[in-house]
Amino acid sequence: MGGEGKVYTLAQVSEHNTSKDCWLVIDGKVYDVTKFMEDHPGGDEVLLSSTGKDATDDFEDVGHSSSARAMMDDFYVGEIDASTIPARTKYTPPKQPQYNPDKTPEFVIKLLQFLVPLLILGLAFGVRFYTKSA
Ligand code: HEM
Repeated sequence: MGGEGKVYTLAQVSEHNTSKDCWLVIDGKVYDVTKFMEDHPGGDEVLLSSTGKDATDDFEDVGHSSSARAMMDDFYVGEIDASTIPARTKYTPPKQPQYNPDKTPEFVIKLLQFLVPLLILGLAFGVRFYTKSA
């Protein structure tokens, strides 16, 4: 098998996405795992779900053994044209809902919460002072 290093586009590899004809892209290389579908310890379903894309992350996430990696040579059919693989979809955090940029109301409330009791206290003293001297 293989070794000729033919270069495939992702579109070409993606055509092989059935249990009777299954190609994978792992680490820049293209593998025809059709004959391996039934023997794969992880099952054929996961292999199928990894078709049509760069399956490197899927493959690595499982933590495949070195013997698993050694088996890959048997399925090698060529290289992937890296420019046909869409750029890694990177996580963009959801936009924060517009956080009130004008902090004034919040600030005024805090100020009032502080001032109003003082005002009442002052008033009480004032009243007491005036009623006493009257
Ligand atoms: C040419 C490609 C692949 C080969 C040669 C391969 C080979 C193997 C081998 C030998 C095992 C047994 C455990 C080990 O030795 O690490 C295994 C397990 C497994 N593989 Fe793969 N694999 C390939 C691709 C994939 C891909 C693309 C996936 C997608 C997620 C996958 C998912 C799994 C899972 C989930 C297990 C664990 C099964 C279990 O422990 O119950 N494999 N594979």
